[in-house]
Amino acid sequence: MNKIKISAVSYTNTKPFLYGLQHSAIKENIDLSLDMPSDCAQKLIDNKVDIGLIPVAATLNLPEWHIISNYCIGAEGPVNSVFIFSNCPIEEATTIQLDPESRSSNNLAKVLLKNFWKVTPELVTGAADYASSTDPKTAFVQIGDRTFGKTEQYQYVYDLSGEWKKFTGLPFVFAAWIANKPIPEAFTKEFDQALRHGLAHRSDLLKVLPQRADFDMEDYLMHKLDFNLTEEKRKALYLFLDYIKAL
Ligand SMILES: C=C(O[C@@H]1C=C(C(=O)O)C=C[C@H]1O)C(=O)O
Repeated sequence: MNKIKISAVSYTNTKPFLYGLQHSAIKENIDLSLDMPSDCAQKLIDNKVDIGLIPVAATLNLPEWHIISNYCIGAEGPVNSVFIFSNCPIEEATTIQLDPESRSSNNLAKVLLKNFWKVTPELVTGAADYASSTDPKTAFVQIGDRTFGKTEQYQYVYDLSGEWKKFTGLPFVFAAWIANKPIPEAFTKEFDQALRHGLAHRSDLLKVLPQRADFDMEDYLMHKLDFNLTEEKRKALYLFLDYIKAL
Protein backbone atom coordinates (compact mmCIF):
# COMPACT_ATOMS: atom_id res chain seq x y z
CA MET A 1 0.00 0.00 0.00
CA ASN A 2 1.22 3.50 -0.82
CA LYS A 3 1.89 5.55 2.27
CA ILE A 4 -0.56 8.34 3.03
CA LYS A 5 1.27 11.66 2.88
CA ILE A 6 0.58 13.99 5.79
CA SER A 7 1.73 17.51 6.67
CA ALA A 8 1.39 18.47 10.34
CA VAL A 9 2.16 21.69 12.18
CA SER A 10 5.71 21.99 13.49
CA TYR A 11 4.67 23.84 16.70
CA THR A 12 4.38 22.58 20.29
CA ASN A 13 0.57 22.53 19.95
CA THR A 14 0.86 19.48 17.66
CA LYS A 15 3.28 17.45 19.82
CA PRO A 16 0.51 15.43 21.51
CA PHE A 17 -0.69 14.32 18.07
CA LEU A 18 2.87 13.47 16.97
CA TYR A 19 3.41 11.45 20.12
CA GLY A 20 0.30 9.43 19.29
CA LEU A 21 1.28 8.86 15.65
CA GLN A 22 4.83 7.86 16.58
CA HIS A 23 3.64 5.43 19.26
CA SER A 24 1.11 3.64 17.03
CA ALA A 25 1.42 1.06 14.26
CA ILE A 26 0.00 3.62 11.82
CA LYS A 27 3.45 5.23 11.64
CA GLU A 28 4.44 2.51 9.13
CA ASN A 29 1.65 3.61 6.78
CA ILE A 30 2.25 7.36 6.75
CA ASP A 31 4.82 9.71 5.31
CA LEU A 32 4.81 12.61 7.79
CA SER A 33 6.34 16.05 7.32
CA LEU A 34 6.31 18.95 9.79
CA ASP A 35 5.68 22.42 8.43
CA MET A 36 4.59 25.88 9.47
CA PRO A 37 0.77 26.15 9.16
CA SER A 38 0.81 28.23 5.96
CA ASP A 39 2.98 25.53 4.32
CA CYS A 40 0.71 22.71 5.59
CA ALA A 41 -2.10 24.48 3.74
CA GLN A 42 -0.09 25.07 0.57
CA LYS A 43 1.05 21.43 0.40
CA LEU A 44 -2.57 20.25 0.61
CA ILE A 45 -3.69 22.80 -1.99
CA ASP A 46 -0.85 21.69 -4.33
CA ASN A 47 -1.73 18.01 -3.70
CA LYS A 48 1.79 17.32 -2.39
CA VAL A 49 0.09 15.64 0.59
CA ASP A 50 -3.19 13.78 1.09
CA ILE A 51 -3.94 15.07 4.60
CA GLY A 52 -2.87 18.22 6.41
CA LEU A 53 -3.37 19.69 9.85
CA ILE A 54 -4.26 22.86 8.04
CA PRO A 55 -5.50 26.31 9.08
CA VAL A 56 -9.28 26.09 8.65
CA ALA A 57 -9.28 29.40 6.72
CA ALA A 58 -7.34 27.65 3.94
CA THR A 59 -10.29 25.32 3.19
CA LEU A 60 -11.65 28.26 1.17
CA ASN A 61 -8.80 27.61 -1.29
CA LEU A 62 -9.51 23.89 -1.69
CA PRO A 63 -11.90 22.62 -4.38
CA GLU A 64 -12.51 19.46 -2.34
CA TRP A 65 -11.99 18.95 1.37
CA HIS A 66 -13.02 16.47 4.04
CA ILE A 67 -12.58 16.74 7.80
CA ILE A 68 -11.17 13.29 8.61
CA SER A 69 -10.76 13.45 12.39
CA ASN A 70 -12.63 14.28 15.57
CA TYR A 71 -9.56 16.17 16.83
CA CYS A 72 -8.29 19.63 16.02
CA ILE A 73 -6.19 22.53 17.29
CA GLY A 74 -8.82 24.57 19.07
CA ALA A 75 -9.65 26.50 22.22
CA GLU A 76 -12.69 27.08 24.39
CA GLY A 77 -11.49 30.61 25.21
CA PRO A 78 -8.02 32.23 25.38
CA VAL A 79 -5.40 29.89 23.84
CA ASN A 80 -2.24 31.69 24.97
CA SER A 81 -0.38 31.32 21.66
CA VAL A 82 -2.33 33.44 19.16
CA PHE A 83 -2.13 37.17 19.74
CA ILE A 84 -2.19 40.67 18.47
CA PHE A 85 0.68 42.41 20.30
CA SER A 86 0.38 46.19 20.41
CA ASN A 87 1.79 49.26 22.11
CA CYS A 88 -1.52 51.11 21.81
CA PRO A 89 -5.14 50.08 22.28
CA ILE A 90 -6.30 48.12 19.23
CA GLU A 91 -8.84 50.83 18.36
CA GLU A 92 -5.93 53.29 17.91
CA ALA A 93 -3.63 51.08 15.82
CA THR A 94 -3.23 52.34 12.26
CA THR A 95 -1.30 49.33 10.91
CA ILE A 96 -1.58 45.61 11.66
CA GLN A 97 1.17 43.36 10.38
CA LEU A 98 0.00 39.84 9.57
CA ASP A 99 1.94 36.68 10.45
CA PRO A 100 3.47 34.98 7.38
CA GLU A 101 3.17 31.56 9.10
CA SER A 102 -0.59 31.89 9.68
CA ARG A 103 -3.76 31.61 7.65
CA SER A 104 -6.51 31.21 10.27
CA SER A 105 -5.34 33.78 12.80
CA ASN A 106 -4.65 36.46 10.18
CA ASN A 107 -8.25 36.02 9.05
CA LEU A 108 -9.49 35.89 12.64
CA ALA A 109 -7.76 39.24 13.24
CA LYS A 110 -9.48 40.67 10.14
CA VAL A 111 -12.89 39.34 11.23
CA LEU A 112 -12.50 40.81 14.72
CA LEU A 113 -11.16 44.15 13.49
CA LYS A 114 -14.14 44.59 11.18
CA ASN A 115 -16.99 43.11 13.22
CA PHE A 116 -15.96 43.27 16.89
CA TRP A 117 -13.61 46.24 17.28
CA LYS A 118 -15.12 47.94 14.21
CA VAL A 119 -11.90 49.54 13.02
CA THR A 120 -10.16 49.62 9.64
CA PRO A 121 -6.38 49.76 10.11
CA GLU A 122 -4.08 49.04 7.18
CA LEU A 123 -3.25 45.32 7.00
CA VAL A 124 0.28 44.49 5.91
CA THR A 125 1.49 41.13 4.61
CA GLY A 126 5.23 40.50 4.45
CA ALA A 127 6.34 43.62 6.37
CA ALA A 128 10.14 44.02 6.33
CA ASP A 129 10.02 44.99 10.02
CA TYR A 130 7.49 42.30 10.98
CA ALA A 131 7.21 42.00 14.77
CA SER A 132 10.00 44.56 15.28
CA SER A 133 8.45 47.87 14.22
CA THR A 134 9.04 50.70 16.71
CA ASP A 135 6.02 52.67 15.42
CA PRO A 136 3.72 53.06 18.46
CA LYS A 137 0.62 52.66 16.24
CA THR A 138 1.80 49.48 14.50
CA ALA A 139 0.63 46.16 15.98
CA PHE A 140 1.17 42.61 14.76
CA VAL A 141 -0.49 39.20 14.69
CA GLN A 142 1.68 36.32 15.89
CA ILE A 143 1.03 32.61 16.41
CA GLY A 144 2.76 29.54 17.76
CA ASP A 145 5.88 29.02 19.85
CA ARG A 146 7.31 32.40 18.83
CA THR A 147 4.72 34.01 21.13
CA PHE A 148 5.79 32.10 24.26
CA GLY A 149 6.88 34.51 26.99
CA LYS A 150 5.97 37.63 25.00
CA THR A 151 2.82 38.69 26.84
CA GLU A 152 4.85 40.78 29.31
CA GLN A 153 6.67 42.63 26.52
CA TYR A 154 3.74 44.59 25.13
CA GLN A 155 1.35 46.98 26.80
CA TYR A 156 -1.69 45.67 24.92
CA VAL A 157 -2.10 41.97 24.31
CA TYR A 158 -5.17 40.47 22.62
CA ASP A 159 -5.62 36.69 22.77
CA LEU A 160 -7.58 36.12 19.57
CA SER A 161 -9.61 33.04 20.51
CA GLY A 162 -10.47 34.81 23.78
CA GLU A 163 -11.69 37.83 21.79
CA TRP A 164 -13.64 35.52 19.42
CA LYS A 165 -15.34 33.99 22.45
CA LYS A 166 -16.33 37.48 23.68
CA PHE A 167 -17.65 38.27 20.19
CA THR A 168 -19.59 35.05 19.42
CA GLY A 169 -19.83 33.12 22.69
CA LEU A 170 -18.28 30.18 20.81
CA PRO A 171 -15.05 28.18 21.00
CA PHE A 172 -12.63 28.42 18.08
CA VAL A 173 -10.93 25.98 15.67
CA PHE A 174 -7.56 27.12 14.34
CA ALA A 175 -6.59 23.98 12.43
CA ALA A 176 -8.21 20.65 11.59
CA TRP A 177 -7.12 17.38 10.00
CA ILE A 178 -8.31 17.82 6.44
CA ALA A 179 -7.95 15.64 3.34
CA ASN A 180 -8.15 16.83 -0.27
CA LYS A 181 -9.58 13.48 -1.44
CA PRO A 182 -11.65 10.68 0.13
CA ILE A 183 -9.60 8.62 2.62
CA PRO A 184 -10.56 5.01 3.48
CA GLU A 185 -12.48 4.75 6.73
CA ALA A 186 -10.21 1.99 8.01
CA PHE A 187 -7.36 4.48 7.90
CA THR A 188 -9.21 7.43 9.47
CA LYS A 189 -10.37 5.19 12.33
CA GLU A 190 -6.85 4.07 13.11
CA PHE A 191 -5.59 7.64 12.67
CA ASP A 192 -8.06 8.98 15.25
CA GLN A 193 -7.11 6.21 17.66
CA ALA A 194 -3.47 7.23 17.36
CA LEU A 195 -4.31 10.89 17.98
CA ARG A 196 -6.41 9.91 21.00
CA HIS A 197 -3.50 7.88 22.34
CA GLY A 198 -1.25 10.93 22.07
CA LEU A 199 -3.73 13.18 23.86
CA ALA A 200 -4.07 10.63 26.66
CA HIS A 201 -0.27 10.71 27.15
CA ARG A 202 0.21 14.46 27.42
CA SER A 203 1.63 14.09 30.93
CA ASP A 204 4.41 11.82 29.57
CA LEU A 205 5.10 14.33 26.84
CA LEU A 206 5.29 17.18 29.38
CA LYS A 207 8.10 15.35 31.19
CA VAL A 208 10.33 15.51 28.11
CA LEU A 209 9.35 18.91 26.70
CA PRO A 210 11.73 21.75 27.58
CA GLN A 211 10.17 23.82 30.37
CA ARG A 212 10.38 27.59 30.44
CA ALA A 213 10.02 30.01 33.35
CA ASP A 214 7.99 32.48 31.28
CA PHE A 215 5.37 30.06 29.92
CA ASP A 216 3.11 27.49 31.58
CA MET A 217 3.50 24.51 29.26
CA GLU A 218 1.25 22.23 31.32
CA ASP A 219 -1.60 24.73 31.38
CA TYR A 220 -1.13 25.23 27.63
CA LEU A 221 -1.25 21.57 26.59
CA MET A 222 -3.78 20.39 29.18
CA HIS A 223 -6.20 23.33 29.36
CA LYS A 224 -5.71 26.27 27.00
CA LEU A 225 -5.57 24.15 23.87
CA ASP A 226 -8.70 22.08 23.38
CA PHE A 227 -8.31 19.28 20.88
CA ASN A 228 -11.86 17.92 20.65
CA LEU A 229 -13.68 18.88 17.48
CA THR A 230 -17.07 19.14 19.16
CA GLU A 231 -20.36 20.11 17.53
CA GLU A 232 -19.94 23.61 18.94
CA LYS A 233 -16.48 23.90 17.41
CA ARG A 234 -17.79 22.72 14.04
CA LYS A 235 -20.50 25.38 14.29
CA ALA A 236 -17.81 27.97 15.09
CA LEU A 237 -15.72 26.79 12.15
CA TYR A 238 -18.53 27.33 9.61
CA LEU A 239 -19.45 30.66 11.19
CA PHE A 240 -15.81 31.75 10.91
CA LEU A 241 -15.72 30.74 7.21
CA ASP A 242 -18.89 32.80 6.62
CA TYR A 243 -17.27 35.84 8.27
CA ILE A 244 -14.16 35.42 6.09
CA LYS A 245 -16.28 35.22 2.93
CA ALA A 246 -18.00 38.48 3.91
CA LEU A 247 -14.71 40.38 4.46
C1 LIG B 1 -3.09 27.82 18.47
C2 LIG B 1 -2.41 27.90 17.35
O1 LIG B 1 -3.09 27.47 16.25
C3 LIG B 1 -2.58 27.58 14.95
C4 LIG B 1 -2.90 28.68 14.16
C5 LIG B 1 -2.94 28.59 12.80
C6 LIG B 1 -3.16 29.77 11.92
O2 LIG B 1 -3.26 30.89 12.43
O3 LIG B 1 -3.22 29.61 10.69
C7 LIG B 1 -2.74 27.32 12.20
C8 LIG B 1 -2.41 26.24 12.92
C9 LIG B 1 -2.27 26.25 14.37
O4 LIG B 1 -0.94 25.99 14.71
C10 LIG B 1 -1.01 28.38 17.30
O5 LIG B 1 -0.32 28.20 16.29
O6 LIG B 1 -0.54 28.91 18.29
